[in-house]
Amino acid sequence: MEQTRQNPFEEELARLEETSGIIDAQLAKLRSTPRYFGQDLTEQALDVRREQQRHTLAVAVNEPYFGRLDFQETGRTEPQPLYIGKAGVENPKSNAPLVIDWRAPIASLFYSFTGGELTASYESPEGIIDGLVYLKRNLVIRKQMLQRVVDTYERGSDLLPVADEFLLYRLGENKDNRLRDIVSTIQAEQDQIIRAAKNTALVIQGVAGSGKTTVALHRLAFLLYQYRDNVKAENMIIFAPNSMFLDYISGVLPELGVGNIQQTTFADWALELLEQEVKLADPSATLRRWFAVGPKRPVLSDETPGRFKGSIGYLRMIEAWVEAYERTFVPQADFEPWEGRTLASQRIHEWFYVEYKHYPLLKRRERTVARIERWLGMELDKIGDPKRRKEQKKKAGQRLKTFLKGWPAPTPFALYKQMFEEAANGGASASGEQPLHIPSEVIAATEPIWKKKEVQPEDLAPLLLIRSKLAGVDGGMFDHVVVDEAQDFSPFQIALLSRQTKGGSFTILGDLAQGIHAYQGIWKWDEFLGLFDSGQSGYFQLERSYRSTMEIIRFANGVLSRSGETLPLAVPVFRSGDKVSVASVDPKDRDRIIVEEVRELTEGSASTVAVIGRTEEICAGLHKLLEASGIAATLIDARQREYRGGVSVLPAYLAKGLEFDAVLIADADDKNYEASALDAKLLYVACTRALHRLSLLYSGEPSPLLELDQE
Ligand SMILES: Nc1ncnc2c1ncn2[C@@H]1O[C@H](COP(=O)(O)OP(=O)(O)OP(=O)(O)O)[C@@H](O)[C@H]1O
Repeated sequence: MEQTRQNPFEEELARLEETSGIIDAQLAKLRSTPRYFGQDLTEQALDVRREQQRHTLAVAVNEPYFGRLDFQETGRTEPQPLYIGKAGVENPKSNAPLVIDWRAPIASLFYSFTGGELTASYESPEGIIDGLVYLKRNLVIRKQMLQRVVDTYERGSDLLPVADEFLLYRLGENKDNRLRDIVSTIQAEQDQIIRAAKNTALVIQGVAGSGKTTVALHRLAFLLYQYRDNVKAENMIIFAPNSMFLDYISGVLPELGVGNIQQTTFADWALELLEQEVKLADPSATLRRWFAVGPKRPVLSDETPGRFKGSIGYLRMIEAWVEAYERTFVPQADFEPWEGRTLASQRIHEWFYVEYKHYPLLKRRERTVARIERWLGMELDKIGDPKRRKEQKKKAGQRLKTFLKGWPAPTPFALYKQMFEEAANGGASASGEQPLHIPSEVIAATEPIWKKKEVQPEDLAPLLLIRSKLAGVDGGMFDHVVVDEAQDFSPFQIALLSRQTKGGSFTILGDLAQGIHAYQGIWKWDEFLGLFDSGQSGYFQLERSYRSTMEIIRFANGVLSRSGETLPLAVPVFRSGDKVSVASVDPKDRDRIIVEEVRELTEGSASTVAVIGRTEEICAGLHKLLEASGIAATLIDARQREYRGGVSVLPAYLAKGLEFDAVLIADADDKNYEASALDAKLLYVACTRALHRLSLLYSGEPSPLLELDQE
């Protein structure tokens, strides 16, 4: 157990004892009160409130707070100590706040104040409040035991502020298989994003390890607190790159006391809305194609299928086509239930195009058909002779069936295919007005896959767009949408989501330097920013990297600067560790050395280790090698749904978003990692997964992206 000074520690011990006593007593009382299941509405409301309190106190009981700020508001005579915790707790006797929720306006001072004698201020619902900070203190409490007290600021003290000491202590810890909350050490630049106003589309460029994922999750918790009357957890959604990543981040929101937020991938979400009408083609083929080693790799352009189908141009093309399709959707023929009686097509058109024009296509069709049936019913009623009526009814039923055969209700995939085929066959649209053009590269990559009723990821947003035209938007409107690893999203996807999001409330985060899926993602943030009104969007940059040691960040920046592109480089926090090791190995010793290194790491201090290979095949070989040497390891491929921690073997392109205490990059030679932008980004991703230790091995010539002689 460590402490900076004796007195503060004793002072905090006494305070903790008092607070814990109050929370324990409150919780015991609540737990002994039975749940109410009766019909009385007042009692029901009280029961809900008690449940919420039970939940809040259960979060607070073990670690009631992590920070203290002594603040003297202007006009007051003395500073008030404010204790900041994950959940707000009141003293039931005085109703005074015992612990302040980290999301409360006043708690923002704890994060934004970084020292100095000047006036500090925060924004409260009543306006700006200012005053002086006298003390800022970090506390570590585990299971109601005070473990550490660190003062990062004391007014008038000649001690130098140690603002980063507590952060560095936190960053130096090992990580297990879950991302954790950072409420006690949120940095000022992160806090600004977390607390940004709701109805804004925030686009955040953050370097590797700058806390993007973590910040996004904390922002959701903040929005739920700050806008509790307007937003609901069930109406918030997080899009992440894959199921394994979702598993990895799944602990943070519950740690913050937040539940029920949908966490999904765009593909899973889309396939569900499409009611599994299509299947996704196996992603490994695409990954193998784009991450092939050497000259086999395809050339990237705006006509690359993923880029083309993700563009706003394609979205407009589809919309124009559907509009034209809509104009010819209703049959031109009159409906004649029997000789001598006709329902003019003009009337049918009027119902469809005028009366029901606010409904989506299929709903309009449904209503119009119901209207025809009603008309038919009335016409039949006019026939006095029951026998004749019966005959005419039978005949009319059959004729209606035939009439509707000429008016089919298409599925999203059927309509999408129809559009695509028309465009592929020369560009005439449904109405013949809108010339369409689909590049031959896109046609060649599409047709063989669709034949199997499979689609590529870039077809999902177009399918959803068509579905919304046919059946409307369902699944409700979102209160807020988070898109993580957004550099891999397309403008089409974001535009589609924005139509389903109230107030354009988005948090879009990513890193262009990690844009390894550039065949489907964006190349610059303007591609997204251009989708929103400038007054409704904001752009932030996070430059400091918290994950890795200084040595690792400097090394990774070196790789990136040899990419041939100008990409945002990371600024490390001042956390020093081992030198990055780059070693040449004789091919015949490669396997033995890899096994020895992994063994040394697992027997040492690393809880999580990644062995990163260039391709899935290489990884399969590495995995076999480790298992044969008695080292338990998980081989991660594109289908992996769970992140288990321990030793993982994986290709760099699947490592995105994850982190490991130690990373070993095998085969970092000039064949696997050429002096190209894609290889530089891949290697950068691989290097920046390491928290504490990074080593690279190569045989033959080293990759030209590596710096061999670091000081
Ligand atoms: N303020 C902070 N205090 C403590 N730890 C932090 C802070 N900010 C980030 N971290 C830690 O840094 C690591 C990286 O965070 P996170 O994964 O959210 O970053 P990222 O920007 O999404 O990274 P990447 O783009 O490389 O996947 C995590 O271990 C996180 O807990």
